[in-house]
Amino acid sequence: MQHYSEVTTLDYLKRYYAPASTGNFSVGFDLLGAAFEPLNAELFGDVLDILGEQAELSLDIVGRYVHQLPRNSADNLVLSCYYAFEQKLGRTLPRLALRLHKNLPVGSGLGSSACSIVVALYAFNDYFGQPLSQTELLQLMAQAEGGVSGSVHYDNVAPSYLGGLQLMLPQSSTICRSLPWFEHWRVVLSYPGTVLSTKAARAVLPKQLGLAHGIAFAGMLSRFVSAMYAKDEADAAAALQDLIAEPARTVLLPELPTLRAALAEQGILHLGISGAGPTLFALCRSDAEAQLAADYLSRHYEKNQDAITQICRLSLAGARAL
Ligand SMILES: Nc1ncnc2c1ncn2[C@@H]1O[C@H](COP(=O)(O)OP(=O)(O)OP(=O)(O)O)[C@@H](O)[C@H]1O
Ligand SMILES: N[C@@H](CCO)C(=O)O
Repeated sequence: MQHYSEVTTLDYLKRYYAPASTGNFSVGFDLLGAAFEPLNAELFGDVLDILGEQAELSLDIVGRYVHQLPRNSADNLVLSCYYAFEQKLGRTLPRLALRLHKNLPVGSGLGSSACSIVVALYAFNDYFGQPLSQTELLQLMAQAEGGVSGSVHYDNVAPSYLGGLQLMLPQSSTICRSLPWFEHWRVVLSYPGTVLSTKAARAVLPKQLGLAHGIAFAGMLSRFVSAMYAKDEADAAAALQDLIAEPARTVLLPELPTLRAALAEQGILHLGISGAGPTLFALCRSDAEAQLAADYLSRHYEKNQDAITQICRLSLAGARAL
């Protein structure tokens, strides 16, 4: 079952891609998330190749971050997604030869597990003739993500699958809706190269919120959503305040306050935690500002050879066949 060879030949039947995503987007803990792709057109997200059908299911894994994954490919989310998909359909499916290009670092805050889950389930559904609806597929993606992080949250799987800036709609059959975005906004994603598991970053969260705190959180998220619809950029940026996760997680990301102050001095709109961290995202108003933020974060936040800083735009397309 496990093949970790560096296969590079383009011998696939079908190739699929899902983009990186930033959960929370500071103001919407577990309720807001956005998909991003680099301006330089690099594929900053996982790619899954379907190589063909065969007697047994198999998975090759290649790519920059293959070394951060479990050694045994049987433990890979791509294969657990295949079985979950088969179980959901209630029938046995032909076995596939698969190849995952692991382009996103694991435990990074870039929605790495969500990205593999989304690309895999999107691929299986497409390859087998789209038996599941968009909603069924999204629910299956969220269940798989919940199995990894310890709780079901849609803020990575929804944007990575559907693209854009997605607001989750609790208890609605719609699940999530796309919000407006400022086309000139750029987001710099800076991953320092160190791993922080989502489970560990969720373990430090408060178990309860007081009434005033709950109202402040709901109010700030409402302010952000309303400002986006009103096209009030300054108010939207001012509302990017994380009142739930950041106060508890700053201990895990001690550089954040200093980096934020330095970037604010240079006119950058906002610096926040991407998902559960340690990736940080800088919100910028132009390519020039984004370049400045990227240079600064590369110099002051990257810690080792796994680190990466990317200047991105919103990914409107989300998951797709390439
Ligand atoms: N294809 C895969 N991609 C990512 N993680 C995988 C994959 N297959 C198995 N895993 C395991 O799933 C877990 C993912 O952990 P975690 O949710 O903390 O990472 P993450 O999704 O990268 O985090 P984040 O959402 O903050 O980017 C790890 O234990 C990892 O080994
Ligand atoms: N909303 C999730 C995102 C994880 O990437 C969290 O902050 O724990």
